[in-house]
Amino acid sequence: MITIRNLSKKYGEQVVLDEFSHEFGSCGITCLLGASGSGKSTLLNLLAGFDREYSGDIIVAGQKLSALSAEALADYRKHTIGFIFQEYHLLTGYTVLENILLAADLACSEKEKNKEWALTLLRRLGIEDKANEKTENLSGGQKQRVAIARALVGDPKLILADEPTGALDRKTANEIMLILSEIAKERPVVIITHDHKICDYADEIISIEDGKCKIWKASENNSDAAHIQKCSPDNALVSMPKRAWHNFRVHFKRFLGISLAVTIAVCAVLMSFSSQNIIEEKISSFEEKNTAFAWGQVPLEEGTSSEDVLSLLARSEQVQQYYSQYQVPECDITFEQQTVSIPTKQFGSIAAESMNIGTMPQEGEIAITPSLAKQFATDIRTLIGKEVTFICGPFSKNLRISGIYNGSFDDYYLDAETEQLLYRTLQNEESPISVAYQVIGFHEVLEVETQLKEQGLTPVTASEQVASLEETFTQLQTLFMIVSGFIVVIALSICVMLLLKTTRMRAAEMGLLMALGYQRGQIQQMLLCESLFLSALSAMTTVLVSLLLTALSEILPIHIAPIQFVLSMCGTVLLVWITTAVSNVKLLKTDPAKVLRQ
Ligand SMILES: Nc1ncnc2c1ncn2[C@@H]1O[C@H](COP(=O)(O)OP(=O)(O)OP(=O)(O)O)[C@@H](O)[C@H]1O
Repeated sequence: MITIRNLSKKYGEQVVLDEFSHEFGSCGITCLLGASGSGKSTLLNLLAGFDREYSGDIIVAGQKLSALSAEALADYRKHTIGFIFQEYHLLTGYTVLENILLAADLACSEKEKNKEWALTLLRRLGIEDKANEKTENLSGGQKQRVAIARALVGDPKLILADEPTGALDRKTANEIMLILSEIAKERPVVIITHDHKICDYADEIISIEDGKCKIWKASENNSDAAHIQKCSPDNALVSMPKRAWHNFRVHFKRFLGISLAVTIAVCAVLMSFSSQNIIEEKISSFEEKNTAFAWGQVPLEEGTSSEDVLSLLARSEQVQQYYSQYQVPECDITFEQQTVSIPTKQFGSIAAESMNIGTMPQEGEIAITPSLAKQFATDIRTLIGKEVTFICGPFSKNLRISGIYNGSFDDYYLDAETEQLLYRTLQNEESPISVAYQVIGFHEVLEVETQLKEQGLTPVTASEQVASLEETFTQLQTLFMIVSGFIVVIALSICVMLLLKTTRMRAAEMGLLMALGYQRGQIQQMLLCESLFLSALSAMTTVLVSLLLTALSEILPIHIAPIQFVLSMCGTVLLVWITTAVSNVKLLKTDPAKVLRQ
């Protein structure tokens, strides 16, 4: 059944097994004894085909292990070997029957027959009533019985058991050994143990010391016992997507936790973009309402010609309009039946004025001072939007009151177009007294002011207010970015922690699947399907949270553009794929021998 010829195994310079040769019987219990670190697990791993770096030959059931490909080795574990571990390695969240069928369905495609056979084994092991119980609810002895049933269900030719009674009390250990003795009547059972009492059940004992193996009890039972084939092995197609779906349901809480963490991270980025949107919207609405901030005025002092200033402004790309300003003769403003005369005046810089109510005048509008407004109405607020008639010599126009600005005497401001039309109508022959200009956006005010100052001019602008406003906006944006970044870091850390924990927890599960004979390709397919389900769940949670945020946009400073919505979905899926890919690659590299010993 098992032939070992001149087997030597080294780790670096350390010789763990030295020229070991032995012929195992076709049935009976073989105990591997030896001090800790003597090489018992190494020998078991070599028999299981986990470790292929050795010299010599291992031939099990006619198969030379060193000649088998990775796929053939998985098949070898599936059909030839049954594993029993000290720590049972049952999947939590799964029932007893599901744990057993995990191995059975891989070996044989007849589902009903597999179930019947699993129940027969459970009956034989005295725990049939626990078939639908979750494994975490079982006692140690019951768990080990389930592990034995799982090892037997594929009807393996050889059972390898790593300290199967190590975690059990004496009475339960004896019960398990009686079961293993029963099993050993049909096939060889190789058991690692530290417990000499267990050796009472052994047909032979191999003790390992300093790399040398000694046989203490020769196997007397080498005859081929009747080998009952419970299930005809075939290349059963286990549905890995189905298994992934099952796993997904079992680990749903953990997956949901990861999804929520990813969603929070993505939504934090979304909120940061959205806050950027809001701030930009606020800035442009501020610009729309406070058009005066985009204006400047250059008083023409002696020696400064308006042509020079105009040509200077014409060369600046930041300036969108400019014109010369002249003295304005006395004019009349009429509201309903009330007319007020305003003496000769010259327009100052509109940027230097501050609004009391409403806004500075846009096309076809006029802004007036409170003292002028009070002559038209007791409640000056009611005047906003009302029409007045403005008459100045031959110039006459109906204008809407856009706002009331803070001025101490009767005065007014016209919009730039009306003001220029007034100068053209009056056909002023005097020289201009100032030049007014408007920059494209109020951020440009400072730059144009600097350009003019460099030419020795003294423009009047609202540059100080603009600078302090810009600083406030920048600080607000930075604050939003920092808070969002902070949330992203925390959410991503939670996500990575959960994934690392899941990866660590699932390493034993992957090792078990490999030990049961699942191919790496099958496990990879299962993990990919799980990532797919996790992505779908994360995308769903992101949609839900985004919709919730949109619904809360009335009370929260959030405005999510459709493109940002789509990007957040894609971001979620991408993030899940990246993180799970890292975790999956790690899981696929699992060394079954190592994790199952932990
Ligand atoms: N992957 C490895 N790399 C290097 N050395 C290893 C490796 N695995 C095992 N060893 C070494 O080989 C020797 C035998 O280890 P093995 O695990 O087979 O001992 P053991 O008899 O099963 O011990 P225990 O009863 O404590 O489990 C030990 O000295 C161990 O440190």
